[in-house]
Amino acid sequence: MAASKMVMASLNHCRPLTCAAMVTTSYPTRLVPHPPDLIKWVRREGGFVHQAVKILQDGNNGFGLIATQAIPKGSELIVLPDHIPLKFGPLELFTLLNMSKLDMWEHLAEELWAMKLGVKLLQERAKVGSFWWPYISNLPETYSVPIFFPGEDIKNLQYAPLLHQVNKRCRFLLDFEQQVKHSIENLKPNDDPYGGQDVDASSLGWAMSAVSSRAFRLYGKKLPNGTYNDVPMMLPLIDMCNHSFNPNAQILQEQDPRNSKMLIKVVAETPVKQENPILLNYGCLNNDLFLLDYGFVIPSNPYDCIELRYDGALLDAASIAAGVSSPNFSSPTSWQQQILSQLNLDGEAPVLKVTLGGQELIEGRLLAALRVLLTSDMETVQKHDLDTLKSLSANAPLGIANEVAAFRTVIALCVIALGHFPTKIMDDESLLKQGVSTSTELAIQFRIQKKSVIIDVMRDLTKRVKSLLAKDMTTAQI
Ligand SMILES: C[S@@+](CC[C@H](N)C(=O)[O-])C[C@H]1O[C@@H](n2cnc3c(N)ncnc32)[C@H](O)[C@@H]1O
Repeated sequence: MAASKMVMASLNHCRPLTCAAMVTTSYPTRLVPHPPDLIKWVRREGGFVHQAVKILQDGNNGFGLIATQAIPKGSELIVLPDHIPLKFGPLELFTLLNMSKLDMWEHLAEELWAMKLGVKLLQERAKVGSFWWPYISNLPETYSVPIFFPGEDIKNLQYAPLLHQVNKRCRFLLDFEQQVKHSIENLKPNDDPYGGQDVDASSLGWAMSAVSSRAFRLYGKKLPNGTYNDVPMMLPLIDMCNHSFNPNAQILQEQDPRNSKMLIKVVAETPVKQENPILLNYGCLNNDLFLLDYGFVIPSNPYDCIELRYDGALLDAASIAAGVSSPNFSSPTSWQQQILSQLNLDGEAPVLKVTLGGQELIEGRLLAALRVLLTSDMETVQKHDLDTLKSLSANAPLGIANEVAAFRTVIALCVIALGHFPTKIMDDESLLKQGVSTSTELAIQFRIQKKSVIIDVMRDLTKRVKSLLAKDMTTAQI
């Protein structure tokens, strides 16, 4: 939203030695022009690939795996033995980075986990004769993730939470470049884990994006307590599968009876028709994560949502705009405040980020806060537990008037949120028709989807208000 006020960081201005800045077509070129045949390599290494599985271009989704003939449900499509996935073990980290010199390594935020495996990938990419070269050479040369967008297209996203994430990643990569450079500055050429190649924010960004868009988090080693740790790994060939929320394949892990190591399999979850792509579900993610990590946006994504900050003054303004008389979001009574603390919307370390849209429509914590703050009837509130107050399917637990006021407040919040976007969906659509670059198109598609989420929430709540009012009228007439 306040895009113009933010300082834009982008890796687009960096001229990497090892990576082009931004994808320009739907079919990103690979690291080398004619990479080795990945399917043959997997088979040579003891893996299995179903004879009807081939790598082909999959519409606008880049390359994908396609079934060249019908495959029955339950068939094994790919099996990878334990030595094929690219992963790191805890001890390897130390040697990978000369960690004592990289003080920020330990502090890498969870969402930047991809960089850890990315460092390993970059080192394997630089290593002459790497075991994984047949895989690495098949990786895309560029990624359409926003860290590589020109500054103008980062602004074109028009959505502050994503701008914040993009900035955070770009700043991290620029800092990390310095740290990595520092960690290798006094090494003898033979000890340089990057084979003497320049490592800069762009090549680190390439590696982070390769990992975030292709790695899977699977079971690693068995822990003494019998559970397994969760290890991100790159799965050659399996990572040629594109995404769908209605996948026809899934990944399974099994112990190899020959050596008790892990086998990773892709199995047909449904029958696969001839010429159909083999699709996995990357996760029930919102478009922020799809764009940040994978570089694409899903239209009408049922998991897409918008983030808002729980803010008493904003809620008062929304409530007044919705015609609710004297709301007291900025000055809750002490019993209301207690409930806000239980909802973690008040107190010492409140989590003020709340969401609209997605599976919940109104995040439960926000809905409960609205219901509770829009009533003065403490006794009725106390008759319900927190889960009921948070649930949209609970039938107006504090009465119809209260429910209508809560929904109208959210509708007004939506109007305010829509007003923060500098353009309307119609403007966006006509820009798309004019023909724009890949990054501009992605940014515009992203913001269209965010606005659509808001409009869908408003539509849904307006219907609910109408039906509540109709119910109220019927009750009054009886
Ligand atoms: C795990 S890789 C899949 C193989 C990839 N298409 C390739 O050419 O190497 C994930 C990438 O594929 C593309 N992709 C996968 N599913 C997609 C979808 N449903 N829509 C658009 N792009 C998709 C995105 O570029 C994503 O970052």
